[in-house]
Amino acid sequence: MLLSWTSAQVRAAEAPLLADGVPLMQRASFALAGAVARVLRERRGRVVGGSVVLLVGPGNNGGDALHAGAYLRARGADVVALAVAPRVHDEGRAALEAAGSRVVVVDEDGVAAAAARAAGADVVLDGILGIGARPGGLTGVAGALVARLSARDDERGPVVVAVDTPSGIGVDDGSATGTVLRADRTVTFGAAKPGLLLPPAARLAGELEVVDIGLDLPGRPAIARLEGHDAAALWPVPGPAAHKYSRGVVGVVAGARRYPGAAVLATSAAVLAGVGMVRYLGDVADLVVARRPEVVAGPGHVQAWVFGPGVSPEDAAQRRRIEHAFDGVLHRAEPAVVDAGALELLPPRVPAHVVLTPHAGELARLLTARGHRVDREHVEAHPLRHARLAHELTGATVLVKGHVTLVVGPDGAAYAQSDAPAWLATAGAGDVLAGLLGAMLAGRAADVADDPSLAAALAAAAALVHGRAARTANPGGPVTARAVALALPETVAALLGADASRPTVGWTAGSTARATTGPTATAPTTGPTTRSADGPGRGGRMGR
Ligand SMILES: NC(=O)C1=CN([C@@H]2O[C@H](COP(=O)(O)OP(=O)(O)OC[C@H]3O[C@@H](n4cnc5c(N)ncnc54)[C@H](O)[C@@H]3O)[C@@H](O)[C@H]2O)[C@@H](O)CC1
Ligand SMILES: Nc1ncnc2c1ncn2[C@@H]1O[C@H](COP(=O)(O)OP(=O)(O)O)[C@@H](O)[C@H]1O
Ligand SMILES: [K+]
Repeated sequence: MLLSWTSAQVRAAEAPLLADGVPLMQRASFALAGAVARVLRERRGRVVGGSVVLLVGPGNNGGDALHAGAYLRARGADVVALAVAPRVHDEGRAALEAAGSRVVVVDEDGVAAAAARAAGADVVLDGILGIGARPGGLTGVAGALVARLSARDDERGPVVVAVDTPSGIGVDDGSATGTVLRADRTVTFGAAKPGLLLPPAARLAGELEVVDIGLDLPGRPAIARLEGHDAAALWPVPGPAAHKYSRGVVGVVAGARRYPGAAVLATSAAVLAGVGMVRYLGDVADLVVARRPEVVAGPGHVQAWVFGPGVSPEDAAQRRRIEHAFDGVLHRAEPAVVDAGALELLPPRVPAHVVLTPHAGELARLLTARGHRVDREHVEAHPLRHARLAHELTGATVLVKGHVTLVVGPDGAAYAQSDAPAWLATAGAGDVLAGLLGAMLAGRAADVADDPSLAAALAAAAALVHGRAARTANPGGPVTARAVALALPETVAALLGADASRPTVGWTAGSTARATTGPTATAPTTGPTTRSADGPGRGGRMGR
């Protein structure tokens, strides 16, 4: 699991080490130089002669960039620092100059030339602002320079490596207003920061690399991202004594004569995700059973529900079925997915074993109906804030769909999953997610009844599997919702095969795991201790 901590938590963890004279900046900048050296080797075969432009702001973030520049200069790279503030980190500047490179202060008249210089480099290191940034984007010379650079040619332009965070994002809230330089890669220190995982800023961070600088981060992480082994540990795997009822029965109230496809997709996804039985309630049972003969039409005992795909709240029969089924949800602790048309039928307060699955527009409608007037654009700009508000107002676990899918549960738990290709943004994909999550909740209904906060972890795992299924269905190309559902068995098998033996997870306090060999107080010689966000053990872990 990739965990993130707020800038205040990171600063608090740094403070005692800095007081003891631990050279955190040297650790950070040495690892950063290693990351840039790898980019240079990938791009041009070697570090020697590679051109690196440092964009340097007024604080320690600029200090990191300058020190990294000094290491790179010592390894033969051609390094120049463009200072976008009148003063930069003194020791960093001295280190860079001692290594034989220059710091050029950019003023308003020099912006065009500086941007041209940066655009011609192999690598641009964005060290303008880090965790000290006030949200709202870059202004002044930095803003003007970055605005020009942002028009870069992705194919031939420089690789942009962000130092700790892309400069100017909302480090703690993931906001991305104003001018921000989109990075191809972000090398972040101590732990990931929430803004690197949260939409909309997450898409400006590129590939994420977390560098262990030895911080001990106690307390609750701010935002988590599940990885494959986490989802595998959450998956309801049947034991040898399993039978169809013990594996879970999911009841699906979906579809209408006008929208029959949603019922087919939601039930198909539930069947293909591997639940014990799927019951369908609605007006298009003939079609559902014709497409999925495994589905049982009509009422009966269930462990979990899916309400809403293809349901219009004006449809009196479906409305009655959902209202009736909510009885079991509220009084027998049956978990439920509440999607699409059923969102308007949600009772005033529900327990956290109810998972709402709106997209941004549906979330805006739900909040507006409960007295908080917002529009879709506003929700998209601040999805975490609005997901939290929906959780507070309803009591439900809230999953907000999008490029990054957010899940908010009780006790501040929040997950940000970024597993899906943009090809998944296609009609019916949400119906598949609802059916898939319903199957998972049915398979683990007893555990969810014991600990409703598990619903949030299961919802995040469903988003992960959904995104991976889209990639499995057609790697790198368009997918249909039906193809995503059909790819579920293979996706789950791959997940369990590759990852089932890894440790289990949940939402509790955690601390960063240490790399075994960190850079030392003396000049590091053995290489940086970095962990990629795609590699094992990064960032920290949680126990359940
Ligand atoms: N404390 C330490 O020794 C360590 C710090 N580290 C680095 O230090 C960074 C944090 O350094 P700082 O606390 O100096 O903060 P930053 O370097 O992020 O920036 C702070 C400076 O930028 C100005 N500023 C903030 N928002 C602005 C805006 N929107 N427009 C223009 N100017 C703005 C502030 O007034 C302040 O002068 C981390 O992100 C990390 O890169 C790492 O080297 C690890 C160790
Ligand atoms: N840009 C994107 N990148 C990746 N996934 C996306 C993107 N936009 C939407 N999605 C995913 O596509 C699905 C769309 O669901 P939804 O909007 O409910 O569609 P429908 O109601 O037609 O089924 C969601 O799972 C969402 O997370
Ligand atoms: K930065």
